[in-house]
Amino acid sequence: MSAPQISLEDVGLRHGAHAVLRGINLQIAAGSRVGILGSSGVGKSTLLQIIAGLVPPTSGAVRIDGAPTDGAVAAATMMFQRPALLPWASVLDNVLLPARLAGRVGQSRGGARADALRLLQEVGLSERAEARPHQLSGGQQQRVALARALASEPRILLLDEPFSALDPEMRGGLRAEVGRLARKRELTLVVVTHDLADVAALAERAVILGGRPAGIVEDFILGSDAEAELREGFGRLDRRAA
Ligand SMILES: Nc1ncnc2c1ncn2[C@@H]1O[C@H](COP(=O)(O)OP(=O)(O)OP(=O)(O)O)[C@@H](O)[C@H]1O
Repeated sequence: MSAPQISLEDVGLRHGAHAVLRGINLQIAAGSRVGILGSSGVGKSTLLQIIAGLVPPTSGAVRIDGAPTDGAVAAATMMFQRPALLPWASVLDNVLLPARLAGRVGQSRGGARADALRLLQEVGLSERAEARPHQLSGGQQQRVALARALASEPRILLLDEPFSALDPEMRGGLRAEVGRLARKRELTLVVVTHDLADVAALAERAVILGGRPAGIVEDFILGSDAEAELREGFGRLDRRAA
């Protein structure tokens, strides 16, 4: 097997006296898709932020492509529950934001603009390029956030409850879209969620966090009936705890 793209070795995290995570060993191969599950407050978002390089662990090591992380991981981008779009900027300018921050948008905006329009087309919003975010539905706003996330050309897409603010219909549509675009680009995908259907649709491997401080209590490959396998995984935990 090739070296993992994301590697956490004996990672722990404390907030003062509060130990949140302990002994996390997690290896994720390039192009694979992992769902991270666990009860509320167990430390799922914290783990994702550690992978993104946004929160340094208090112990252990995090490596991306074999190199220790030092600040935000350039190869990774994150999508959150809320799209966090700039309200005064058009949809197109929101998607252009990563290029602008990277200094890739010149006076003409030519190449970056064409790329951003192509991304909007991919998420089905090319006709809304000049709209402001408040003129779009919640699902459409998340599609803009997805296009913006992809605009930075990440190799790793980190999703933190990206669909939980959406109604069930939009949720299903956006979930399918994220899966399609991630597979097309062969992105490594790590999704933190409460929803087993998110993991079943997007991931091929499930990691469940549990305990206080939390560690990995289940880590398994999903088969053809992923939702049932996930329920079984939680059932094993409940039986162990009883
Ligand atoms: N900046 C912080 N300072 C102190 N404690 C924090 C901080 N951030 C998170 N925590 C604590 O760390 C623990 C894990 O939080 P985290 O948000 O990672 O959990 P989670 O599993 O993602 O929860 P949820 O599913 O409810 O979003 C919680 O007990 C939380 O209160």
